Amino acid sequence: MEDLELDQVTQVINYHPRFLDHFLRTQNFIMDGDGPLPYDYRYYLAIIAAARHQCPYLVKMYEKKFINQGGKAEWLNGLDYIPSKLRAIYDINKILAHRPWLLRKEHIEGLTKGKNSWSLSEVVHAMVLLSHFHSLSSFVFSCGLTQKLDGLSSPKLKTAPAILSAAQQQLSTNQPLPPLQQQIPQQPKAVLSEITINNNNNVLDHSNHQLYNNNVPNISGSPSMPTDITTHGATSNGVAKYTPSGSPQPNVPVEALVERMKVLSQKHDECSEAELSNRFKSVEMQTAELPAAALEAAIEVPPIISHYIEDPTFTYQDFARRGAENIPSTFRVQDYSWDDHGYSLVNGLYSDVGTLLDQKFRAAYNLTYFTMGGYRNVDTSKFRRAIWNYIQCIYGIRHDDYDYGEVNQVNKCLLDRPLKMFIKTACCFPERITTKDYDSILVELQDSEKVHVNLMIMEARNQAELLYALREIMRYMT
Ligand SMILES: CC(C)C[C@H](N)C(=O)O
Repeated sequence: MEDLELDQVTQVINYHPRFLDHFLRTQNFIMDGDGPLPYDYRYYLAIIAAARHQCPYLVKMYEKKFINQGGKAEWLNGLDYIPSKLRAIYDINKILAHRPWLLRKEHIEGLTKGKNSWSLSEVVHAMVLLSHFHSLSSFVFSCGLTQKLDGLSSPKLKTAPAILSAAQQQLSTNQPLPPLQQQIPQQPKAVLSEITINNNNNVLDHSNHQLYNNNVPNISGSPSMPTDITTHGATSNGVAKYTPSGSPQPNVPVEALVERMKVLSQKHDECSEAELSNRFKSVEMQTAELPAAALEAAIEVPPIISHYIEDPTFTYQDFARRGAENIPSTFRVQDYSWDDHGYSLVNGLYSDVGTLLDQKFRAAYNLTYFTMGGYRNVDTSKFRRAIWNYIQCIYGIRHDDYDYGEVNQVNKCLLDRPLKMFIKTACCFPERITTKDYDSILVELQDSEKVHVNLMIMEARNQAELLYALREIMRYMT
């Protein structure tokens, strides 16, 4: 059963088999391969990481795995029932998930000193796991994947999200399976019928809603996620408490995007270092104003995972507020980058993982089919780079050689507002993603292309967290 559930995520990622290969290699290694942490710790870290983002889908999946590999059932009663050593890393889980810029070398020092202390290799293993599952929670929500859980979803919602059924169809028909994929068991239809659209902990009556076109794979490019439910934002009395997609915003047509990418790759805007820095700041500032952040309505934590969460009100904070608290807000990649620093530090402390992560990040960053909606032979690198850098900008990370004008400037920008809102919500408040949000972005693109965007969100976010984590480890070591 558990493997089949994992398969739901796997099958959606399998829209992009080249990436899936790297994803599974990494995930299998950090969960089951050689490494400093004991297995029960690894699985428990997956649970508390997913719980930080209120992702019952992953929490339940990893509870089962935790038990299957011999974990003590008592730990599943919550944070008060785990060994003090494991408990001691909770603060790092919380900070990494929501405000990684607050991490200090003192946090690491605190863990590695005294009774029940952690070795540095164990800390690195834990950080790799935590960031993996924070990011995977973003992916699960952004693709609308979840499972039917008692008290969490309407029993009437019993069909698979269209992107999953489309992915399945692709798997079972024309898609030649890569070697790794052949090892994955096919999922019986009965299990698929258990999957529901994620709808947080609100039970709504959807009987009047046409939810989604379950059996037809979407290959025409029209959006196929449910269009007329607002489950995430609605309370049980139907009052919306969170509507990130509030006023309708125009999408930039793909035709215009393709044209903009062409123009951008032909001419280079010569501009000063100060101007580049200003452009970064203005993207950050504008991001802070997007509604995903403005609403800090108390989100009710689903009771079935609340025992894994401490301090639920600690959430993402925008650049504007970070500035007010006098926190040095920009992380400059020229000072600490994955390629030059992070990669070798991880490899040194937890062998082989740096290489696996590196290949996974590259696979996500470079993945392309040279298509965009109905267009073929398009160089999409400008668009993909804009997405990647925008995600990291949300976490205050600046790529010094990048012109953030490509993200923001009027009539030139590659990311329109609905897409920026979606990205920000998926990264920072994934549990609030609505199907409306999914539908409002990139309406001319195929589902596989939207999943591609979601993969980039997952990986760019994963890397952002690791950059902060590893920089502090480096500071602690020197
Ligand atoms: C995210 C997508 C627009 C990516 C595009 N389909 C490509 O092949 O590069």
